[in-house]
Amino acid sequence: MNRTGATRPLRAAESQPDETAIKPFRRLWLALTLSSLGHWLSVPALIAVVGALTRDDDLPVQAQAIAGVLVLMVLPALLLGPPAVLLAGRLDRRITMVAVDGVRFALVVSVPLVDAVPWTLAVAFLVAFGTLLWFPVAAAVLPAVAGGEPEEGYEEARRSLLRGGYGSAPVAALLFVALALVGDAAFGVADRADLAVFAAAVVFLAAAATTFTARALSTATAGAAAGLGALSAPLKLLFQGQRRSGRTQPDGPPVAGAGAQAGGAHAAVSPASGPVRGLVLAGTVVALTAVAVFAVARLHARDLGGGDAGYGSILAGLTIGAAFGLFLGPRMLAPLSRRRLIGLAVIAAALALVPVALVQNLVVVVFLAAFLGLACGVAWAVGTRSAQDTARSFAYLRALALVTGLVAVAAVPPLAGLIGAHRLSLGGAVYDLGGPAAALLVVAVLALPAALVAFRRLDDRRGIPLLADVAAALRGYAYTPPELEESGPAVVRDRGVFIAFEGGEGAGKTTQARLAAIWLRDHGYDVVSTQEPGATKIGMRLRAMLLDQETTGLSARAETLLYAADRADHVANVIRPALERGAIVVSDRYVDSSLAYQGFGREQDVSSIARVNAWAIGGLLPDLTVLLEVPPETGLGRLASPADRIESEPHEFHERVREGFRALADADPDRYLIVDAGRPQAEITREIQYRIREILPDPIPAGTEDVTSTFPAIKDA
Ligand SMILES: Nc1ncnc2c1ncn2[C@@H]1O[C@H](COP(=O)(O)OP(=O)(O)O)[C@@H](O)[C@H]1O
Ligand SMILES: Cc1cn([C@H]2C[C@H](O)[C@@H](COP(=O)(O)OP(=O)(O)O)O2)c(=O)[nH]c1=O
Repeated sequence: MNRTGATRPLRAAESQPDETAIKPFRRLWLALTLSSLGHWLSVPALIAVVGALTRDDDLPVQAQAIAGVLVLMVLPALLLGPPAVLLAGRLDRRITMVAVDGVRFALVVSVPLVDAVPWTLAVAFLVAFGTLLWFPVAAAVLPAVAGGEPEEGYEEARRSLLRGGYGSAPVAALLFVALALVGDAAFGVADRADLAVFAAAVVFLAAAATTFTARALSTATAGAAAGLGALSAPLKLLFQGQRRSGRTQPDGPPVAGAGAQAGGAHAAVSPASGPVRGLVLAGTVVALTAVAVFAVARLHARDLGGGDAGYGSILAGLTIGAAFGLFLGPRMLAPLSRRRLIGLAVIAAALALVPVALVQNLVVVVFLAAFLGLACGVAWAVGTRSAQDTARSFAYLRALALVTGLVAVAAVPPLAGLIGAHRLSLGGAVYDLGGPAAALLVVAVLALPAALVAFRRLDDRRGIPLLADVAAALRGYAYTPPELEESGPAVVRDRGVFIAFEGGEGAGKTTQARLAAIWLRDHGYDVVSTQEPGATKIGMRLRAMLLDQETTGLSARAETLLYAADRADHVANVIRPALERGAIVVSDRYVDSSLAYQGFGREQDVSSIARVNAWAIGGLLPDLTVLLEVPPETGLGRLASPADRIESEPHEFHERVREGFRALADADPDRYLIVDAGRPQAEITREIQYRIREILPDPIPAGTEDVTSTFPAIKDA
């Protein structure tokens, strides 16, 4: 099939990473991951230190000390982003990285030696400021070590760095638990976090050693004399997640102790429209609930009879849950409206606060914290993606989360101290409500209404019952209310048969559709071979617009409607007339392509796309859809011609498309033939012919044939 837009270099040339660039990148990755691990380990370690130092004080004093550490660790990211970028731009990059981690090693080691609250607070601030310096430097080095242009290789490298940076948070929490248990068992130093503090220091030292021995990081940057220009663009990429296509890729967790840029608050989210306000509220709920638990975890764990290990376990639950949520969110309940999913997730997070506060069993609380983290992760991952639909950037959401996080760390522990412990007697039984638990309940009381309002504002399926919608999504398809199922004129079909070929790029659709058409013609059938997009005159113009690499900034909805317009024209002028005269129509792609690409691929609400298309095609569905299944890398590897606009999408896009096709076929097995298209062509052809035979009419005009013919009758869709 001819393709449009041919000015891009071949994909093969692009995806081959520069061999020499890989090693420095690994070094950078390792150094950043270690450095972040040090940061994330310092958080509970320093909190445990001030906790131990204030052990004999009243709850309010303890709470204030803990709040102090947390505030000082968030503050740099909020206030000092731009100066840090400036400063980092003036220094030699490798030396900066080595120095930052070397100094942090010395600072952290000094904490147990000095053993005083004010010094611990100062170290907390300086450790966080170090992280703030590290990130812009890493961002500046990245283009050189990731092999050049901000294309796919660069993008992958950037995400890999982010994964290392944030992924080390749960690892740090687990390490903290292990060290607390060892400290407790081996040295009887329960409640003295010295071991964790020294471990954090050692990790910083290891990070410094890693960058020190990586000379390539210096040489790699020597040429990047464009200075701040070169420094701030990747910075934006790292922290605002801007992608060259204009659609953004959020990866970061909501509370970026490390370096989210408050300067990003200029972004284009104007909280004017309902859905945007819903998104903003959802972001606030995520930050508020997760950070509240984070902030009172140590005090709460102690109320529940746990020491530092218990504290670390709550943090581990929360961060591991969040990591899963961030990963699973975009894949979760694919047929469900994304906005409904965000709303449900924030409601779940707000509700989860109540048992986290009330249940008096540490193990259960750890699991509840994990659930809360999961809900927050899902809401964040899906929410930041959908911010791309309603706004150009989600940097606003990040800045908002950071500010909310700061308010939460500053307010929730002191609130716990203020309320204090209470003994409630409930009809004979007594219940001890600790200060931290009560503070979490207050947060729940604030968060729950906010979450409900967020759900209402975000809901793009009003009037469609939530339970039915979720139940259908759990079973893998999008719920369509009965009254919407048939849109447009009733299917008028005389005797024709309609067969569609679907699948990802290079699956062999064109090849197999052509072979099937030849085979059918050989057997005397009137066959119309056609394809989407671009089977009609108008369709060809739409195809050019849709596939041309020059087409940039086309919104996902406009793209959906253009494909649907092409399809409406295709049905009206080609498919329906052919079927009415009794022909067999073989189409290379049809409506499932839009559900898979524009729905699953672009992560839009699949049921809305189904509705638009149901109207466009007047309910005309194929009698048989042959789904050619092949991993994206195999299919894309088969293509020789230059990539078009859709083929150039990243690997995950094509993976989602594949999963989407699969879900559609699984939901209606009678109408699909799923073929493993990785096999030799002839084998596939035979399998398809075998299945097509089952739905063929007799080639001799009906009426001259006995009604008891062994050929099955044609079914209406
Ligand atoms: N089963 C197969 N095994 C290996 N290569 C195949 C197979 N089927 C098709 N091809 C080759 O893969 C390339 C893409 O096939 P094509 O039918 O155009 O895929 P699609 O229309 O799905 O993009 C062509 O060069 C074709 O010859
Ligand atoms: C029909 C259809 C195609 N597409 C995309 C998939 C393909 O990348 C492109 C069609 O290009 P085409 O050259 O026909 O690709 P193939 O040979 O793989 O069929 O348009 C959609 O995204 N949505 C749709 O509804």
